[in-house]
Amino acid sequence: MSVIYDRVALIGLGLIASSMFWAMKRAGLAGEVTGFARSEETRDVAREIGLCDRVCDSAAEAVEGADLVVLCVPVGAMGAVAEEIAPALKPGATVSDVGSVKKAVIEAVGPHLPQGVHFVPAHPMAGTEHSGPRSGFAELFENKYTLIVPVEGSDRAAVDRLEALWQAMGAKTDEMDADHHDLVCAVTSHTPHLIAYTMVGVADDLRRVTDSEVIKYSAAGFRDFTRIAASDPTMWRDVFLTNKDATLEVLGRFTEELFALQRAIRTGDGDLLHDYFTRTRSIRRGIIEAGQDTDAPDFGRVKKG
Ligand SMILES: NC(=O)C1=CN([C@@H]2O[C@H](COP(=O)(O)OP(=O)(O)OC[C@H]3O[C@@H](n4cnc5c(N)ncnc54)[C@H](O)[C@@H]3O)[C@@H](O)[C@H]2O)C=CC1
Ligand SMILES: O=C(O)C(=O)Cc1ccc(O)cc1
Repeated sequence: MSVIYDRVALIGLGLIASSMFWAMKRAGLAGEVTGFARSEETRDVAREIGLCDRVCDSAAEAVEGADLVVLCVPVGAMGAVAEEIAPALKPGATVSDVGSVKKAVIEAVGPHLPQGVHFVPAHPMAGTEHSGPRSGFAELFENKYTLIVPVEGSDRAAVDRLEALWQAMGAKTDEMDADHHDLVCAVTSHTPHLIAYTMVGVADDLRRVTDSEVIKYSAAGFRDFTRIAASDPTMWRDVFLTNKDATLEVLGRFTEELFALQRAIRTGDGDLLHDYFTRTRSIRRGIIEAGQDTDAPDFGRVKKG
């Protein structure tokens, strides 16, 4: 593949930035990639493992001359980083981010960017519970969606170029507005993470009663919860603090349904439970039939046509 941006700067060198670096390098999508992380330890690790062509000692130095700057820091740090790099940005450059929340990031970053710099927020719907510069891998984005969230007045050519980069890294792309993005993610990602954190916390409390049985006999469902609940605490604190409204809306509905199920269990309403589980099972089957579960084994897929 050919170079899409001559110079790319990655600010924050964790899971997402390192995966982007390896994906861009593998496919030859960027000329030089510079990087900066706040902690000296992270910068040292990056230099040691060859993460970025040049690791800089300041964010301003990293973005100097860059055609694309991608903010890969926790959502709560985006505004301060944007303020720091703003004077060093090249006119005509594109600034993007990979934050899990979009409305708050747009509000925090947008006002700092000078005229003539294009802002194109984005969010790869791909990740793991691991973090830090050693955790990335080139395949992370393959067949996963990256949501592009153009802001008012976004330059069409700048949006198309960023989408081309994500597609060349293996991602599928879709565009949507920030409010819609934040609600979709509250349903599909943020609230499920909160539920996993809660369930693991409950199990941890119970462990004091049952010694190690909770972990010893844990089945796949609970193990998945423990994986998700091992995700980076700073990142997820910021997600809930910044996607407050959408998360509270979804949580409100969740607790209503939970109470209805709790009541059905207490009153022995098996029909309600059976109907509910039948409906939710059909949702899972719908996802697999539509071919949208890339992790599902092929034998579970229904052939179309
Ligand atoms: N982890 C995941 O599964 C996904 C994360 N995201 C989003 O991507 C962004 C980055 O997440 P990860 O790569 O997972 O995080 P990470 O924890 O692996 O890396 C974050 C990096 O940012 C650096 N950093 C923190 N504050 C900074 C600051 N003020 N200035 C400069 N560097 C700073 C840290 O030192 C670290 O190198 C977050 O906004 C997150 O919401 C998006 C999709 C998936
Ligand atoms: O590891 C998982 O299960 C995830 O859900 C990964 C993930 C985490 C945060 C995002 O904003 C997008 C994807």
